[in-house]
Amino acid sequence: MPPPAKKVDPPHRLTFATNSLRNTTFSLNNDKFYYEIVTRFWHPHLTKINKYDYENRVVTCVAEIESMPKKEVKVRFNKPDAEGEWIRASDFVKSEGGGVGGLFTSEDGATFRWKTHNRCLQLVNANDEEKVPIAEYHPFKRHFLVFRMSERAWLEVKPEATATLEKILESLSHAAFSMAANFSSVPVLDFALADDQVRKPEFIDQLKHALINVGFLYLKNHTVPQQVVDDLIGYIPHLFDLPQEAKDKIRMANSPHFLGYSKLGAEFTKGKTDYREQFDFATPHETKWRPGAPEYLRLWGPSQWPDERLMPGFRHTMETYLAHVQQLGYRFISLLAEAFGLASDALNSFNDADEFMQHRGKIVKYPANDGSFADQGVGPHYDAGFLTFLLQASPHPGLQVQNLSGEWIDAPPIPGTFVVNIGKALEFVTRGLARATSHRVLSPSVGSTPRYSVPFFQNISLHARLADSVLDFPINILKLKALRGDPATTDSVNFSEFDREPSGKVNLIGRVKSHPDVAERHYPDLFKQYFPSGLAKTR
Ligand SMILES: O=C(O)CCC(=O)C(=O)O
Ligand SMILES: [Fe+2]
Repeated sequence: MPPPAKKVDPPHRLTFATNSLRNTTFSLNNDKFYYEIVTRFWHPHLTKINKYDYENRVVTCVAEIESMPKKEVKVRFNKPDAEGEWIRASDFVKSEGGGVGGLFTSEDGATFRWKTHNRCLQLVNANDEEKVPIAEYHPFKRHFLVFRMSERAWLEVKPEATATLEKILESLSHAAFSMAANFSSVPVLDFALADDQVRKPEFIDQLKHALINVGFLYLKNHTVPQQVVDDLIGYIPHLFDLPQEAKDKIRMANSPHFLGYSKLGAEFTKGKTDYREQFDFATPHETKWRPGAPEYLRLWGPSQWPDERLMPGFRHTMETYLAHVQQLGYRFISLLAEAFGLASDALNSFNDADEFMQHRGKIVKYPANDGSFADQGVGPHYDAGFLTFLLQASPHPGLQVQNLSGEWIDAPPIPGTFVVNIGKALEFVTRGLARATSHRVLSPSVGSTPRYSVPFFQNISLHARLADSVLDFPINILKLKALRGDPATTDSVNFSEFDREPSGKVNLIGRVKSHPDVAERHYPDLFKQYFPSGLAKTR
């Protein structure tokens, strides 16, 4: 008779009571032990891992993480009878270059590595060539495109690894935060949850993550009727197929408001030509500028529309679309304030009354790369305003966003959604809590049909001086930013003047840089300042 098979103990499954690794509890071995990871609000920079031993009725703080603003994160492991030495977290979990995870060594000298696997984190013995995981962390799940979104986070630990559980927990909290912050895809948020009193907190929680760690999100089930979107999409190819003469009649160079038609190659990002053709329109507005008033008030004014006889119904369709997205934008801003722990109207002070506001929407065509030019549809940049609601109006990929370690992540079109991203003005007033994320568009590949998109830029008052605003964020929100860390430096266009100039001036400078032909005609002084050698030098 063969000997009975050796019984293998099943792994321990630790289910987290909340989905945040900073404040959660979980039990091990049928509640004989349970662990608590906790950051008290009166000690916001200190996270403790406590172990509760029910049988012996003792609580021990087994490990601590200290993350002070602008200082290196430190950790220490305590013995039941003595506190440990503080060491740098980077000496405990050694990073292996840009990626997520890292290496750490247990008490008995074995080295372990955290690695990502299908959006989970797996812990493997660094010497194990087979890479069999001895622990696995499943974060709070957001199922792509599936209505039912959430499940609790859990950690599975093989019995042989429980001896080193405390180090696993401590290293996991680093690896999990780098994974959360260093996104590898853009989250999809369901706007229907925001109207569901029971599930609204779930939406707010997802929004908080997206705003702080990613700066980009997809919004599905939003409030802009699909018919309004489809009507607009139907017009787009015809708009670009208008006779060149009809397009030139409404060219942007006619408009001190930077509204109208820009031919292929008329726009620049960081001095390089963007290979796109576009029409800038905006919500209705009569310019408030009068001689003697600040020049930046001229930035807003009426749109130039194509001849109604050539595009019957187009103006009405576009204006209806813009009005709907504007409404969505205002609603979104109040949810965003809530996600940051502020009153829902806390950001309204950046807007003037409706008649003094204008938001811009443009219709863009990215022709296929014919092999003769660089593939810069639009170069790496940040948007200047508060929020952008981007409609990807054809099924082409090409939009990419840059994550914390500088990698470019694809944000392909998802039907029925807007891509929402944060502009530099919102980043500034939230003191960097909301991330403005650098993004770009690659031209469609050789032989492809053109890509179309419609970005809507939600503005704030031209007069707003962002440096003067003081928003009082709760400490737990500020802490999330400290945990995220700072993004890698990028070569994207920045809007650094928000620290001294009114928002209108900052925007005007941005427009002058990207549309020098308009600037030369309508803003000669600024043109001279930013293009001292004239237009030829920009090409
Ligand atoms: O066309 C797109 O998908 C993005 C355009 C964009 O980022 C912009 O114009 O600011
Ligand atoms: Fe953009």
